[in-house]
Amino acid sequence: MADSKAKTRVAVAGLGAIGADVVKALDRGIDGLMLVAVSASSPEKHRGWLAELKTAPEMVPIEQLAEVADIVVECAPSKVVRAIVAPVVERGKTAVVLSVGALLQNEDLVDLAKTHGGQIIVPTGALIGLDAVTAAAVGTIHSAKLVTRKPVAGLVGAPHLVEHDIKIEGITEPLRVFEGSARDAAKGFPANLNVAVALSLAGIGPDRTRVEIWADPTVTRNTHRIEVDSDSARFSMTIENIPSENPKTGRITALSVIACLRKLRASLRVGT
Ligand SMILES: NC(=O)C1=CN([C@@H]2O[C@H](COP(=O)(O)OP(=O)(O)OC[C@H]3O[C@@H](n4cnc5c(N)ncnc54)[C@H](O)[C@@H]3O)[C@@H](O)[C@H]2O)C=CC1
Ligand SMILES: O=C([O-])CC(=O)C(=O)O
Repeated sequence: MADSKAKTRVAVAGLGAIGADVVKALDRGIDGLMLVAVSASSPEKHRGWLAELKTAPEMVPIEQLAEVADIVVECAPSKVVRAIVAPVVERGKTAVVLSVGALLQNEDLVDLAKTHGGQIIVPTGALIGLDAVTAAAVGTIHSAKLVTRKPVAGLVGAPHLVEHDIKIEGITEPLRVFEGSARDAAKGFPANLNVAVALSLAGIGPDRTRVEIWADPTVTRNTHRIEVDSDSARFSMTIENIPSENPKTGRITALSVIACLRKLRASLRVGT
């Protein structure tokens, strides 16, 4: 009992590809943390597997997560980010945000966190190299670019494609479907380009960070390449993500969140 009192209480909002894996990892055990609550849009769908956990978390609506937890991990669609994060940071607590693109439409959440002593954490997620980008940003970054290639299934239905009547079903060669700023990429591809916004927030912002998106029938993995030039280093890195059960989301994303949670109370932290 004394031990559980010392633990930081964690809640998870959204039990899809990322949230379910994070819940299971928390239940297996992460030093210093305990899972206390979850939110789902269809709670009845999840009752079976939640009941099999070592300690079944409470099921509460998203607005109430901040009341019962110290850290809330958002793994939900971008449209509900504000409803999840605002009550958390208003209480001076910590929100881990996966739907990073939504932070651009809700920039005041960061001010809210500042005013109330809360914190918003953006894990590296499906991307690579944000440690190097944040370090380079302490100096001067001259340019930052992301080139994303996804299998067709990972892009179909994106608002930019619908709006511009860009057909990608049945293509046989790679097709560049977008070139522009990270801000516009996030608007046009809200479920695909969180990584572009994460890169921009780590580096030179959503208007100066350039993005290319390719629908590529020759790849089976969600592939992100970053290219950064700065006054301390020039680097480029590529990550090839195996899609999870959600073809838009790479498997490594949930693992990145779990690694991020492990670091919160770890005796040894490696990486920026
Ligand atoms: N930062 C990053 O690197 C990445 C971010 N993402 C983003 O993370 C978020 C989650 O991704 P996935 O787990 O793949 O999505 P998903 O679609 O598999 O899961 C989202 C879950 O949220 C639930 N949900 C919807 N409304 C809700 C509500 N009001 N209350 C509680 N639950 C609700 C849905 O029923 C669903 O189970 C998405 O916004 C996605 O774009 C995805 C991949 C990488
Ligand atoms: O590659 C992935 O796994 C998902 C992705 O691009 C994103 O959400 O930004």
